[in-house]
Amino acid sequence: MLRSCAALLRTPGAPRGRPGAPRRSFSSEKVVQKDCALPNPSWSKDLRLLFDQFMKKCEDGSWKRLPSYKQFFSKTFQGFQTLYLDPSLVKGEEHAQLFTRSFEDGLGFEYVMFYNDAEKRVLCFLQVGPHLQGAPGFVHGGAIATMMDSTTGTCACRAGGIAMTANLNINFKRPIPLCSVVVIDSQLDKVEGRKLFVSCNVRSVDEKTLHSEASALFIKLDPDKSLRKKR
Ligand SMILES: CCCCCCCCCC(=O)SCCNC(=O)CCNC(=O)[C@H](O)C(C)(C)COP(=O)(O)OP(=O)(O)OC[C@H]1O[C@@H](n2cnc3c(N)ncnc32)[C@H](O)[C@@H]1OP(=O)(O)O
Repeated sequence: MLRSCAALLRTPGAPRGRPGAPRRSFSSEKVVQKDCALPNPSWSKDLRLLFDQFMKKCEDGSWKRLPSYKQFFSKTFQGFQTLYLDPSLVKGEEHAQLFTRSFEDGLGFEYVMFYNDAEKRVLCFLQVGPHLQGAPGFVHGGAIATMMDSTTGTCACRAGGIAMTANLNINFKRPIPLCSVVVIDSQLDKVEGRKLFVSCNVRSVDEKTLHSEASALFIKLDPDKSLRKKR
């Protein structure tokens, strides 16, 4: 059953931690990883339609749906930790969650990404929830930037390997109405050594409105340099 934006706002949230309340111990809990890039009841008809349309395009192998989890347990992230992070400096890892997946269903970012390897392109279908408000009735610019960074970052990492954002330059052209669905289209434009240049735009589902455009520079990480140590 689909829930409207207003219905989502009426839904009581999960219990929130009080200051001073005992923290949950994660060590004894079995963590069940839910793939967040699959439909849930908060998804609107528009998001479902785009999802179904692209799942069909996955059948011939040209597009691939990218699963997405609150926590990183993938080989990629293990590689990231082993090669680039000084383990003695990592703090709060047991509580860490991917920012874009840290909201209750429907209240924040609901999205699915699809990757086309031949085109070095990632499409993100995004439904922006009511807790992402900036100007009244519209999405916060930081929330838009977050999803442009995530989409271009996914494109860079899929196409070029583990990389981090060095520069993200955004033009906000038209505001995005809260609770709407938009399409973020990103593409690897150029590779120069460790530099990956990726561009993207955010459009309405009917493609009539160009909401934002960005160009991003990602730098492939160098295994000989630790990210956490001063150099
Ligand atoms: C599959 C998983 C998908 C996950 C998607 C999530 C996406 C989210 C991505 C992020 O949000 S990452 C978080 C935000 N980014 C950061 O915190 C990165 C902070 N910056 C750094 O750690 C370092 O600056 C960085 C790793 C990006 C680069 O440091 P390095 O020491 O490896 O590179 P170096 O400084 O040697 O520069 C390499 C080249 O890039 C150039 N460069 C670096 N930063 C630049 C910059 N900002 N603008 C222009 N050029 C830049 C630099 O001039 C040089 O050019 P040349 O080779 O031609 O000399």
